[in-house]
Amino acid sequence: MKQGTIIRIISNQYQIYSDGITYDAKAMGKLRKGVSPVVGDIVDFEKMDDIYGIQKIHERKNQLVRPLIANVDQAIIVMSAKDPDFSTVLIDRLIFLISYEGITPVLVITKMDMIEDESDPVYGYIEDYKKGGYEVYVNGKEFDTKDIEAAFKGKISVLTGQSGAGKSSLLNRIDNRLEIKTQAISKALGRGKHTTRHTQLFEINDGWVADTPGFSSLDLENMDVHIFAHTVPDFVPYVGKCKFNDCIHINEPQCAVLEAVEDKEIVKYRYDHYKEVVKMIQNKR
Ligand SMILES: Nc1nc2c(ncn2[C@@H]2O[C@H](COP(=O)(O)OP(=O)(O)OP(=O)(O)O)[C@@H](O)[C@H]2O)c(=O)[nH]1
Ligand SMILES: [Zn+2]
Repeated sequence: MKQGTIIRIISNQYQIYSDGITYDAKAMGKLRKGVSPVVGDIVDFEKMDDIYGIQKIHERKNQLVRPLIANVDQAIIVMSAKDPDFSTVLIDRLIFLISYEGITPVLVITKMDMIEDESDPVYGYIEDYKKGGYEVYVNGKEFDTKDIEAAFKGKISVLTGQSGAGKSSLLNRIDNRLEIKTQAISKALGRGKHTTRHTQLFEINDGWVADTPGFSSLDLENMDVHIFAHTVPDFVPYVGKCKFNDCIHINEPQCAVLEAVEDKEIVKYRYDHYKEVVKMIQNKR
């Protein structure tokens, strides 16, 4: 029995990558009744008569619906320093969604070549995110991508970020063989909400990146407020320390998160972004 990762699905044919080789496989009948394999699944498979057969899907550590993909390690938030404008609101909303799904957010700030001097507020924001414990990379035209490439290694990544942020350009700067997927990346977000389309994984520095961007801040208000209150990365060091276990850090007494904001250990504007989303969730009910 071999073990591998599903990297592509074409109708009912699965492509599995295992130890440097790509195999074509089909799902065995006993699997189909239960869960269907999705891209990112780790599976056990073996040679049948004329094709390989998937015998077992390993337990998923997470699963996204759009794009349909499992076991995502990190979501790379691509944000331009300029054009479209840098937005901490958008970054934070994406961080909230990504962390809620059990995925690690990573920041790449693009178009840094368009920033004229060190006094630009973008630099201050970058420092805030680094201080919050996030992995942050800066990039731009003619910039080296070595550090970002290293971040892909051994992981399954999904890109996210608004239209025009530079997602396709970034991937092409890393590896211009990825050219094919730039179109896919652009079109995918524009597709209807209910269109199901299988995503594909492309190899990038011994890691995998999905050809379809994920996460839409429209999904924020469907979050469960209590899970949300416990998954914001900046709050994680404090959540166990609030007086109430189900504290959502809004106006509860002896809230460790509110105290950390007061003590400036958590940056105020980032806490405010959290509060706005809590309101959105509560207003929806
Ligand atoms: N100056 C500068 N321009 C960039 C950079 N990255 C991207 N651009 C430009 O920004 C525009 C949008 O870049 P794309 O890579 O298409 O952005 P995207 O995020 O893939 O956009 P969608 O496909 O709409 O989701 C293009 O005109 C790029 O040439 C950069 O680092 N520096
Ligand atoms: Zn609290």
